[in-house]
Amino acid sequence: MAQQPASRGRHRDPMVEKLWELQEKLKSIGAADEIQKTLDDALDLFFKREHYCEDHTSPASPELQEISHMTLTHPWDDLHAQGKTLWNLKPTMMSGFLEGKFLQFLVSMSNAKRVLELGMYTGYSALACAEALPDDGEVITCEFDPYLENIVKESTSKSVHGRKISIRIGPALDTINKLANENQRFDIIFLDANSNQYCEYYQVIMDRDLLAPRGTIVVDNAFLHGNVYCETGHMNGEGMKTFNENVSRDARVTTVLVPIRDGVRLIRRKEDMFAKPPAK
Ligand SMILES: C[S@@+](CC[C@H](N)C(=O)[O-])C[C@H]1O[C@@H](n2cnc3c(N)ncnc32)[C@H](O)[C@@H]1O
Repeated sequence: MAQQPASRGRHRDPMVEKLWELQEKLKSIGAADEIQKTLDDALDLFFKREHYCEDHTSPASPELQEISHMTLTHPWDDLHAQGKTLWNLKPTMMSGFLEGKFLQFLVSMSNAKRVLELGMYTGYSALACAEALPDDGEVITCEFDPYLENIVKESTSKSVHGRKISIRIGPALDTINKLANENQRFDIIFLDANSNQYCEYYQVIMDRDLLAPRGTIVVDNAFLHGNVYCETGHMNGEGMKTFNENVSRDARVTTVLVPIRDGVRLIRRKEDMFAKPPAK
């Protein structure tokens, strides 16, 4: 039977969930073995492709691997039941290996010096970006849940790149408005927090010039587990859908949505992307 990879937190892909549903139904009606096996093979193919990508991607640093392990084994449910976390944080929230490496490529290829992250969680993406920044680079990462501050400080301090990370606890909207008041600019802005406020974040980023010239906005979970194209009516799905549509309509920018993990969208100002036609 097709298994999801045990080693990492996995996002929910609606197609896989449908196929699992079908697998149960076929079992319960006692469908022919041949049919059940074909479905098992189809599911295996999905995970094999992901494993193939992972097997052909350079390994993450030991410090990132440690964060990943800690995230997958942390007693999140108990902590929430004891009132120590504001909400029930889940390992599936972590961007993880493939996306972390993709972020590192973006940071490195764009010669970024300053990264702003909205949504820190256990710090995987913050440290992934920090590793790809030059020595004088900086990652400012915003997080709402104060519980996460100490565990991220502890795990990122084990890396020589940890000193590039500074954590801002509080609602991301307040933090980015403060950063805009201070005229701060960022080469990469990674949106990975609560998607119901992405439209507000985007407005501040674009209208208050938080994005440096030639900067890129990177949006995680652009599929929101399929809710943006499955018409589920899921509240966060609606937020992401509205955000996606707003960006597509925004004449100032050019954008691409890449089907990595739960969908990663890249957004840049048009003038930063396309050469001006030569004067006649
Ligand atoms: C998907 S996780 C971030 C994952 C992280 N970037 C990574 O790659 O591992 C989203 C995080 O955003 C935080 N968050 C949710 N709403 C927020 C808000 N309004 N302001 C700041 N952080 C928020 C959550 O507590 C959670 O830790």
